[in-house]
Amino acid sequence: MSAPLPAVLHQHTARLLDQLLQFAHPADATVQQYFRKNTALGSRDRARVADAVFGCLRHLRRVRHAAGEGASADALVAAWTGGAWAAIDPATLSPAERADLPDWLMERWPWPAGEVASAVAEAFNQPAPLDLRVNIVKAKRDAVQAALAAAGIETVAGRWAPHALRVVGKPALQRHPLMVDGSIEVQDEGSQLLGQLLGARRGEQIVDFCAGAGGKSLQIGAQMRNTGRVHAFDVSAGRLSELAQRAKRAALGNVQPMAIRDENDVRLSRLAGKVDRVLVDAPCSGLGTLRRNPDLKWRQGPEQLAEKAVLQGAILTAAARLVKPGGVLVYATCSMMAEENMGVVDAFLSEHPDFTIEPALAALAKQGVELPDNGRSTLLLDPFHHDTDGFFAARMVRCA
Ligand SMILES: C[S@@+](CC[C@H](N)C(=O)[O-])C[C@H]1O[C@@H](n2cnc3c(N)ncnc32)[C@H](O)[C@@H]1O
Repeated sequence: MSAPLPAVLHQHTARLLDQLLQFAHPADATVQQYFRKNTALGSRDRARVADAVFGCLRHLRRVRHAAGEGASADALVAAWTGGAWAAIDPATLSPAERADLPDWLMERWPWPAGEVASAVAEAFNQPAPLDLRVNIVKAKRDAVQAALAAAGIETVAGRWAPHALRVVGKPALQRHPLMVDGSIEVQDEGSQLLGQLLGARRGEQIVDFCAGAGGKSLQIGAQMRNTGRVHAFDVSAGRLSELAQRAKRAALGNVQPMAIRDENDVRLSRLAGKVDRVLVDAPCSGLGTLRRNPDLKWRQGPEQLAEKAVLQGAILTAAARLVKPGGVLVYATCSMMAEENMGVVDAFLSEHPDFTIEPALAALAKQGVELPDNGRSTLLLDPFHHDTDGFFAARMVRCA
């Protein structure tokens, strides 16, 4: 929540906010760079400055409204820390202003206008908790929870995902021995559910087509108890660069990273029609991560969603070629926007009659994950209903 800041911290916050409002780079990168240059700020001060700038970004419409048209960064910070933004009479605001969303996003908000839509928006405007995934190859959830508690770190078992722990508060965890030895990984509970939806079994051939840093590849590798193979592909060699090391730490020899030129890389043809399960965790707007990256709603517009949908369709089509008859294809995003989700899946299914949708919640229930019925065949997670980041996933199967 907003709170007054000492004058020096107020100045730092205003200077940093001024840079952030240029939206030239992702906010977390700008914040890190600012702290690297301003070494006099201690860790507590940095936390207070970061909380204040992220608060302003989350609630920018109301903060701007309270500070007045064309207000300086200094005045915006004052409106935030003084709480003027929260005291505005809601009746004087449009629904998008009340929800601190840009108009284009409110118009496309996938929950029908009304109380639920507002509650979901409000939940996306809260800071995110820290979730861990227990690496079941190395440890059991109960034992990890007890070891963390002994070190003064309180956690609660995840609400849905069987290997998830939610950290209470903000303890420093990065150098904890369980993190260093690969027994735990940071992974949002919703993200864990996407990996779970793939349903990988021991000994299978799996492709994680957009593996990034490999968070889901490691989860899948552990789910297969270090058997079979997880081919972890990505166009970014940089993102994949630490995966081999992380897999080693996690005691996984079944995760094989490979940088690809693009989704049609010729080296993929050797796997055509041979893979048991393919996960496409597609590049997307990332709007499902607004709790962590509130700048994303101000840095994008409908044009970006349309551009992303073209790339997503191309990747899904290429990835589908690898699925063997009877195999599973999961298309997922960290976005709740229909254009990037059902829009892409519907277009794909209309051109690929050999694939059909399998109800996602039923597939998860078979693995012991019981989510409330959402009236859809796909998975749509959000921070209000599920207390996770926003995610979408469709599970498809190729006719045998
Ligand atoms: C949502 S991220 C993946 C996150 C990752 N699965 C994880 O769990 O950490 C999407 C990834 O898609 C990759 N990507 C973008 N275009 C691609 C393409 N044409 N083929 C394969 N991967 C691509 C990006 O480099 C990015 O790492």
